[in-house]
Amino acid sequence: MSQLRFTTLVDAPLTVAFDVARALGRPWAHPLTEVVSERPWRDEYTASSRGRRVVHTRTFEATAAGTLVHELVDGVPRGPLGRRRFARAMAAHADAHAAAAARRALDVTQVVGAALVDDRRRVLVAQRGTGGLAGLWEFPGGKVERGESDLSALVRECREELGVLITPGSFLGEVPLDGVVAGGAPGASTLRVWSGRVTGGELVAHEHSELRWLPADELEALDWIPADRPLLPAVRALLAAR
Ligand SMILES: Nc1nc2c([nH]c(=O)n2[C@H]2C[C@H](O)[C@@H](COP(=O)(O)OP(=O)(O)OP(=O)(O)O)O2)c(=O)[nH]1
Repeated sequence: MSQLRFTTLVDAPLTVAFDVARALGRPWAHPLTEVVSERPWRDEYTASSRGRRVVHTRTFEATAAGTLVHELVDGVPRGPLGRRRFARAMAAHADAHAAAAARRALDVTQVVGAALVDDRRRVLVAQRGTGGLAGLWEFPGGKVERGESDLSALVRECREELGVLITPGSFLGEVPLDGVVAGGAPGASTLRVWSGRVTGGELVAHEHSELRWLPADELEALDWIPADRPLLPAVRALLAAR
């Protein structure tokens, strides 16, 4: 028996890529047994057929360009015929998944955030002034409008909220948001965060009650919107690397 590996880029947020993949099932006709499901990061199934056991593992990785789906199929029959049959089934399945996920992604409320850093290894954090999350801290940003790219939205939101021009940098990560943003189940909205630098203008809190530049060791103690906490290790690593 041998292994097959595939990686597909899906133009959809992490949770959408995961949910659609699970709704589509697997490219095998045999009954499946779930071994692991960690939404939206990873799942693993096994299938048995004629005494052969196939293990299919998928991991989902958020990137700036969309979600990378890494698939490993263990237990593929040796020999060109068996491998070719499995590879064809996998490729057709991956295409169907990418198309369905991209369609579903159109319904997602995408929020983008900027971890703006300065030359003193500090990041800008902002306190929400109104609404149900008032008093909690977040990354400046907001909702992506229809037809707008994530990065255009990031630049626009920073101009509107902070009065500054920013240059986006590296992609830091993505987290599913719960129903507070757009209603619906977790995954109906997601938050994607980039690093960035202020390259023009004067910082003014147009919409937040307070702005602060904080070093890495003061981030943990802040009263964050809970959804943002999983992003803090990436922000700390960013500050440490500067
Ligand atoms: N900007 C931002 N929003 C976040 C973060 N974490 C998080 O859960 N959210 C949620 C809070 C809000 O429900 C939603 C963003 O909505 P928003 O009100 O800031 O968006 P917006 O500026 O486009 O506002 P609006 O035009 O819809 O009123 O995302 C974060 O770090 N930054």
